[in-house]
This record gives sequence, structure tokens and C-alpha cells, in this order.
Amino acid sequence: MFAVSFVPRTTPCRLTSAFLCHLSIPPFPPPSPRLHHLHYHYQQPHLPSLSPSQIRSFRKQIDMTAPVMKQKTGGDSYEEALAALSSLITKRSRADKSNKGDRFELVFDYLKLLDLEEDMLKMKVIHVAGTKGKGSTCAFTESILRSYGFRTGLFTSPHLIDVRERFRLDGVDISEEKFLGYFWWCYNRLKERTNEEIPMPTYFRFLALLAFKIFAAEEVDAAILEVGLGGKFDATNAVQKPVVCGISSLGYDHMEILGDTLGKIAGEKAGIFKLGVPAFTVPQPDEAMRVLEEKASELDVSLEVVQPLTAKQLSSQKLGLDGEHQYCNARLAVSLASTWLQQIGKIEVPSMTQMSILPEKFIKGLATASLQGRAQVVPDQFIESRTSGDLVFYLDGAHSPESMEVCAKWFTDAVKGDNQSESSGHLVNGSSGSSHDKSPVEENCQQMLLFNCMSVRDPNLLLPHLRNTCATYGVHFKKALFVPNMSVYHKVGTAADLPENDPQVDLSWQMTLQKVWVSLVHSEDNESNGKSEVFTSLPMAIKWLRDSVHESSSGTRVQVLVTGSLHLVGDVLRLIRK
Ligand SMILES: Nc1ncnc2c1ncn2[C@@H]1O[C@H](COP(=O)(O)OP(=O)(O)OP(=O)(O)O)[C@@H](O)[C@H]1O
Ligand SMILES: [Mg+2]
Ligand SMILES: [Mg+2]
Repeated sequence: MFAVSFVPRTTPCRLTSAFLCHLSIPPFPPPSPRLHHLHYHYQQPHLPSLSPSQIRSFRKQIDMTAPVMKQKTGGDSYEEALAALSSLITKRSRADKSNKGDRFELVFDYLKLLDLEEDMLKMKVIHVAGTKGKGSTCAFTESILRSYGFRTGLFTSPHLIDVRERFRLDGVDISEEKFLGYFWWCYNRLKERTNEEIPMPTYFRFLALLAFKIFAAEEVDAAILEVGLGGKFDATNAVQKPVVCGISSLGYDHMEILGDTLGKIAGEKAGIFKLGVPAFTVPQPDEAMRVLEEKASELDVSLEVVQPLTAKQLSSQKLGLDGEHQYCNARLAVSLASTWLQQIGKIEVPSMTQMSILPEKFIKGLATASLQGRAQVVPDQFIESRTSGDLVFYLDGAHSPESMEVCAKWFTDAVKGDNQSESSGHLVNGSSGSSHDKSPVEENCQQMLLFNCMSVRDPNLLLPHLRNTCATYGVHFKKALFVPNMSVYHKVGTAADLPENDPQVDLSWQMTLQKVWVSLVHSEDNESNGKSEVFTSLPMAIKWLRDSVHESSSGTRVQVLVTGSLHLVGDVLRLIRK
């Protein structure tokens, strides 16, 4: 009735001598046809006579494998899991939150309830905080370690389209089947074991716990964890002894929670530093750097500041993520990966000062790293037109003043590069060099802006940075389109659930954005610069863009910069890709 077989893993880079345990447990009682193979009653197996330590090991292996089966009380479908996950979203507005940690210590209770304490101590973690570039840095780091053959787990946030994007195993989003198994294992256990004193974890905490469970059960060699918000009180900070920490670029964001000065923000992020654990960061404004150094010295952390990579160090290979700012993130990733490889992988990596070109596997990792919605160019796949390049979306989830600027630089570079290669017969792919040419773009190309941001952000900071940087490099938007996000309705839902149009939708925020835009361009008294429109829904805005391409007779190419919100970027991707 119960078969257990142990197969040794033979991957050369395995760090543990763990065994794969294959379980085959027939359903009991026999399943109803509808529930066929979905619901299992889990029974303790009858174990052959073994030593106590073998039994312990068996039990652990069995327990680890149990999640791949759906649990008794779990739902059958992905949608049910998403609904359960949505129930953890707290109704409180982010702006109300003060950063008192929201009973951060609960995270340790949850680890206990999920029997994850021991696994957490063993996990070989790389932990990254920062205002901008966390996700990119993590993606680069993961890709480098994978190119060395290690088994990796990557936890990033937010997701654009599907919550599974947040959990990558060996560089690939976790499969639906595995996700569901682990999801219900954690969810049901917590439901059973939480009470008034220890309530169910909130949304992000649950996702972080789920990542811990997934990475422990999947026995990854390296777990690369991106902080969700801040550092000190973030759920990922349950990690007690990471291998190495990184602080990416710091700037102003989430000030309502983290504080209104760069020093305060830096203090929160430095909350991930751990006694004696090395850390790396990129050049930061003085005020922020002082605080990072202070916190590092309090904890005996060696903090090294690294400069952006150069094209030469990459042997002129392009980074997998586009934009000048990525050289900074990539360099941070190189240090994080090198430290991990030396300490855990026992691989000698020459110091950066000793080499003018990075080792081949580093370059490969950096060149193949990917993260959706960051400096991504996607031609509209639904438009019926003469050439496929007529409506092209340039998507970047920038949402802080500094990132607005890097996003604007990337966009101006990309449209010029694309227009040049288009006129010389190459494909549109956004892969321009960084010419920073200030000449205006070609006349038959029109640039449009599709924008939204969360109401906790200050459009008086975001929009001027965006518009002025674009103008400096010769790009003037013909029209700015403001839309509400669709995923506001469904934070974790799937495309199928998205409402097409809601007549009740409150557009007051979009009107505010439009006002800021109009006042910005008004001063120039240039009519073609000043056009803007608020749309009641994103599909309406996209329809308008498609129509305007169709109506233009002269093969006009419309290039749309989508930015201000990663949710907006995700929503657009759902609508323009087949
Ligand atoms: N080093 C950087 N400096 C400034 N802006 C950056 C930098 N790296 C990335 N960005 C901007 O931030 C956006 C998000 O990048 P990324 O996902 O790497 O950052 P993040 O810190 O994970 O962001 P989030 O707060 O959304 O989780 C990018 O699309 C880009 O516009
Ligand atoms: Mg952020
Ligand atoms: Mg992120």
C-alpha cells in the first residue's frame, strides 16, 4: 500500500547528501469521481524496522514530500488558492501604517507552526534590500549561481501577472501543481494552528513563509530573497544568518512607512544586516551611506561599496536586463554571487581588482538574467496592420522619482535605437546602445505615455522627472493617457477575472495626474505637447491607441511608454500578448 524509494541525487553541485523520496499513497477512502486524485488523507506510513535516526530522516522526507499532494481541506483549483490568498490581504490602507513592525515577532511563531525553524537555519540565503533594483539584483545573482550549476530558489516581488512569478526554482516560475501543493500545506497548517493570539499571517508574510517552505522542501542550494518592503520588519528578515546581504540603490519611496529622510529609509533597509555577515552596496547619497556605515559597524559587518560594471568587464556582452542603471545592479549581483560561491560553493573567484573581464559563467549569468516589466519592449500582438511594429509598448515599472529618470533615459535611448534599426531594416527589439543622443526622434514616430501610479506616491515628483528627462533627450509625448489599474480589483487574480469596464470606477486620482501633467506642459505653450486624456479603463485606452494607429495613413509608428506602476505594466502585458 505504501511504497518508499530513496534515490540519491547525483547533481554534481548538490551541497547536501539528501535523498529524493518518492511516495505513492493511494487515496483513502476511495475518492469520489470529482475529487479523483485531488484529495488525499495523509496517514503515517508503517515503517520498516530502522534506527531512530533513520526513522527521523524518513519522517522528515515524507513530511517534505507531502505538500506535492493536495491536502484534505485544500481547494481543487488554482482560483481557490488565489481566493484563499486574497483573504489574507488586509483592508488597511498602506498610508495608515506606521512602521512599528506590526508584531514582526509573529513571523517566528509562524515558522514554528510550519516546522520550518531548522530548515531556515540551514538555508544558504542571499538577502537583498533597497529602494530600487532589488528584483533586478536578485535576478542577476540567481542567474550567475545557476550558470555555475547550483540549484536556486528566487523569491521576488511584486508579481506582474501570476503570483507564481514570485517563486522561481532553477530560474523557472514554480509549476502550478507544486505551487498548489505547497500552498495548501502551509495554508491549512496555519489555519489549523493559528488562534486569536497568533492570527493568520497577512498576505506578504504568507508569501514569504511559502517561499521558505518551497525552498526548504525543494532543497535549493541557494535561496535569493528580495525584501518586500523596508528591511528590519520585513517577513524575509526572519532569516537569521544569511550568507551575504546586499543593499541596492536607495531613494525616496514608501516614506509613509519608512520615514521621510534618506537616513531613516537607509536605517530600515540596514535592518537586514546581521552580526558578522558581509554586505555590499552601490554608491549612495551621503546621508544614506552614513547610516549604512553606522549600522554596519555596530554589527561588525564588512560593508563594501561597489561601482557599476563596465562594458569591458562584460566583454561587451549585453546584460539580460536593459538600461544603464542595470550596470549598477549587475555589479552588486557579481559581489553577492562571488561571496556565496566562495563561502558555500567553495569556488575560487578572483577579486574584481584582479580581473579586467569577468569569468565566463558570470557573463553568461548576467547576459541571460530576466525579469518581466523592467525595460521590456513588446510590440502589440493583436493589432491588425501592415507591419507588426506599428504599435510598440515600452514597459517599465518605475515608480519612484529616481527610477522615473532612469526609465526616461532608457526609453529615449530605446526608441531612437529602434527607429534607427527600423530605418536600416533591423527588427524592433529595444536593444539600442546608450547613445544619449539629444537629437529629436524621427518624424513618423509618435511617442505616447500611458501612466498610472498609486495614490501614496507624489505625481508632482514623478511626472516632472519623467517628462523633463525625456525632453532633455529629445522625446516629447504627443499625448499622455491616464488610466486606473485593472488589478486593483484583483490583486492576485488571473486575466480571466479582469473586469473590462466599470462605469462606477473612481477616476479622481487619474484626473489629479492629468492636472499635474497639464500644468507641466502648459508652461511651454506647445499645443502638441499638452494633449492628455483620462480613460475609464485600460482596455479603452489600448483600443484608442490601436484605433489611432489604424487611422494614421502614413505608416506612423506609435511608441507607448507604460510606467508608474508595475501593476499597470502587468495589466498591459496581459492585454497585448497572445
Ligand atoms: N539601480 C537603479 N536605480 C534607479 N532605478 C532603478 C534601478 N534599478 C531599477 N530601477 C528602476 O526600478 C524599477 C524596478 O526595478 P526592480 O524590480 O529591479 O526594483 P525593485 O527594487 O525590486 O522594485 P519594487 O519596489 O517594485 O520591488 C525598474 O523598472 C527601473 O525603472
Ligand atoms: Mg518598492
Ligand atoms: Mg521588486
